Amino acid sequence: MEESLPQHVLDLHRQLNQYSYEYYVEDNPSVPDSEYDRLMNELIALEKEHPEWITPDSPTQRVGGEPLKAFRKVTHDVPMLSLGDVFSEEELLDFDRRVRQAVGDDVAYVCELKIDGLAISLTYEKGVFVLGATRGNGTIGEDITNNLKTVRSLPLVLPEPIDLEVRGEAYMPKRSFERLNEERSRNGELLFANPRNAAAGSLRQLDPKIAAKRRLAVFLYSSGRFDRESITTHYGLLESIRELGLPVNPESRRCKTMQEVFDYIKEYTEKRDALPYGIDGIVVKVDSMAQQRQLGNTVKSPRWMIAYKFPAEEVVTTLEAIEVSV
Ligand SMILES: CC(C)(C)c1nc(N2CCN(c3ncccn3)CC2)c2cc(C(N)=O)c(N)nc2n1
Repeated sequence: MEESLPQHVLDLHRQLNQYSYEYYVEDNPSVPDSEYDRLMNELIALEKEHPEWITPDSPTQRVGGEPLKAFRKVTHDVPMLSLGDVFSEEELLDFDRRVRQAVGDDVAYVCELKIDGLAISLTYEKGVFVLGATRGNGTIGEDITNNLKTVRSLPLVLPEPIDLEVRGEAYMPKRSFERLNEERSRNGELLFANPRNAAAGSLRQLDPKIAAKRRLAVFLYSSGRFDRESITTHYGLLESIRELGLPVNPESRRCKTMQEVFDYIKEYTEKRDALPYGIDGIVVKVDSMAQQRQLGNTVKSPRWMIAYKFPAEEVVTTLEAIEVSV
């Protein structure tokens, strides 16, 4: 993308991306917002004079777009399935027994944290981010591309010009949630009850400039269309997605036995409150893709995965903010 840009424009890209990383990922900006805005306005002006200098990965392409009137509907060509939930170790052992009856005893699992956010789908064409959509009912979702472009941890351009559709969870880190509610409280607005509602309200914003301020984040955990025959396990898929510079949760772990699964659940039940994002359980997936195919899916969810839900925390029900786009 950068071969034909003047050095000054390249410098602006690098400087803005550096400040953006400090602000959104490290939460520790080295310059005030006014300096960031000054450089951004300089780049916008240069691109206006020289449209041929606008590249898909230019920092100006993140918070583009005027507010939408409504979201376009999107059909998922590979339906986004739902999860079977269980609440006890006994039910997890039943799941393990069913899996072993179907595929035999040589089975390994991958445990993932169950991020408490909203399921989304991302499509890259020739390495360029072209479509971001909500899960919706699994078949029809909403086009929220402009809002997902504001998620700094999502690359606008991949290091390889490949076609790819990946799926994951959009969420609001706890720190962003606290900041947002402090601001809303100062403005006398209704508070969000939890980070999941705040993320849902933010993704539903028709104005990407508002979504950009909400500091949303994403973890990816699966793929729709991703023809890499070299990938034969779920864990290998996660590594391939991570190698493309896409955000994948670092806590996922391959487990050879159910005892290792129980240990993982115990470990993250204890670590849960210290995590910088909300989780509401643990997802257990059969690692081998061949075995996943053997097990197949029921009408609504795969037979090769299960979601263990943590016991519901005692919460005081507060008046929940349901943010609608104006
Ligand atoms: C792609 C598969 C089916 C394997 C899958 N599906 C998931 N979900 C489906 C149902 N979803 C859903 N959402 C709303 C209504 C009904 N189902 C919400 C995501 C997963 C969610 C998480 C997570 N939360 O961290 C995860 N680590 N792995 C997932 N894996």
